[in-house]
Amino acid sequence: MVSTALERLQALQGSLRAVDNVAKNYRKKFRIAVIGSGNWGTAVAKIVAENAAEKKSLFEHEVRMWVRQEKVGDMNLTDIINLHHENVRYLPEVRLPDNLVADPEIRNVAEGADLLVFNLPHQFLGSVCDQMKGIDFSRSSAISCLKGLNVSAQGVELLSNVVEEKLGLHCGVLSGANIASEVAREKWCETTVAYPLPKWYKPGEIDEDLIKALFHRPYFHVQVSSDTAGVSIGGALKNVVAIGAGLVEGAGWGDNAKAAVMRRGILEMIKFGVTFFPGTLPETFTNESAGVADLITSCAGGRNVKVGRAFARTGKPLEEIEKELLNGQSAQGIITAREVHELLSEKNMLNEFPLLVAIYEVAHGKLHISQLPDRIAD
Ligand SMILES: NC(=O)C1=CN([C@@H]2O[C@H](COP(=O)(O)OP(=O)(O)OC[C@H]3O[C@@H](n4cnc5c(N)ncnc54)[C@H](O)[C@@H]3O)[C@@H](O)[C@H]2O)C=CC1
Ligand SMILES: O=C(CO)COP(=O)(O)O
Repeated sequence: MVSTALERLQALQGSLRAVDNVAKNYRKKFRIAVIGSGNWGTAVAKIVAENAAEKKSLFEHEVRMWVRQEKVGDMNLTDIINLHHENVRYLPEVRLPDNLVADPEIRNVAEGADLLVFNLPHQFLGSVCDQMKGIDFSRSSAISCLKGLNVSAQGVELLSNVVEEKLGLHCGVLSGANIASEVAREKWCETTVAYPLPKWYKPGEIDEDLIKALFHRPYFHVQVSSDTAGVSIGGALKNVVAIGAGLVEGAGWGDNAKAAVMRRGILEMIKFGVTFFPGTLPETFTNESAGVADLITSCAGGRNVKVGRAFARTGKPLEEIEKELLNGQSAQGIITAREVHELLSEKNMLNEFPLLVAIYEVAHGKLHISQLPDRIAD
């Protein structure tokens, strides 16, 4: 028992030293803002607020979270969060830290923030950024926790680039095998962060160590990667593959079939990365939480797999299933599957990504599930 207590004390001293060492280098205490408060948005807000409260030399105590206002019964969601420290709408039964403050005014949250954590369903990113236009972010940074891509007639772009282009806000990414309900209940997992330094960086500004200090918790272990594109694409495309895993499961096929979809899925995710974002590292998909680990957990217990499964059983449109099953949450693979299909069709590359294309076609009633194995055969 004595040695256990001693070990704990040494571990605590070690972690305090680590925080102090990091703190010496920074020009100020950084103010953190969270943009988004859904299932994952609130879980990540909890993490950063816990670290802000503990690492007093690095961060301002209060963390403000932008909440898109809505009524729950006759109360504002923001009032419920601030009074009861619980997001009853999107993350029920999880106690949030007292220093996390919900605010319905996005400009109030963003103005003066040194680091903005973006976390909302990706289809809303553009309009949410537009609400922050004109704010001076020239010395601020951001991390995008979104899983998706921005696809247009011009091609495909990372969501972190959307933030940079729309707001002039330097943006890294966080993604991993992180089902929000587990993370919020402090069940251990890993995640991957990529934060390349901005052009205007000089010592004292936010760097990788500071980003790690903000997100790392005893139950949420952060690994740092240099591969922003690989980390982003892993998160976006695993949502589509998870719908595919749900389709074969819902069709009554077994775990072997699901594993086959996942194997083909990871190969197409890598190919998509190196094709559309030259410089993407294939090993990101195999070595990092943001790759194969995220695919595994998502295909086991995520929202996208549920939607795919329900489609195979009922044949209802995906958006209808999403509404019925997810209580206002989003299965991002539905939109990403459509966007990726449009992109590949535009580029005349449908034959090069047979699994991603087959998932889209099955989920839209254009291909029977029984044809999927032949479509994706090597
Ligand atoms: N939930 C999870 O387990 C995980 C989710 N992610 C990713 O994190 C991102 C955010 O997901 P969640 O926080 O789970 O969101 P969610 O799926 O819970 O969506 C609900 C949120 O969307 C907001 N919303 C609804 N309509 C909107 C509109 N018109 N404009 C702006 N916001 C609107 C709601 O206010 C609410 O905050 C997604 O890209 C998701 O793929 C990543 C890891 C885990
Ligand atoms: O990204 C996730 C886990 O890492 C959550 O996946 P779903 O959106 O499918 O629930």
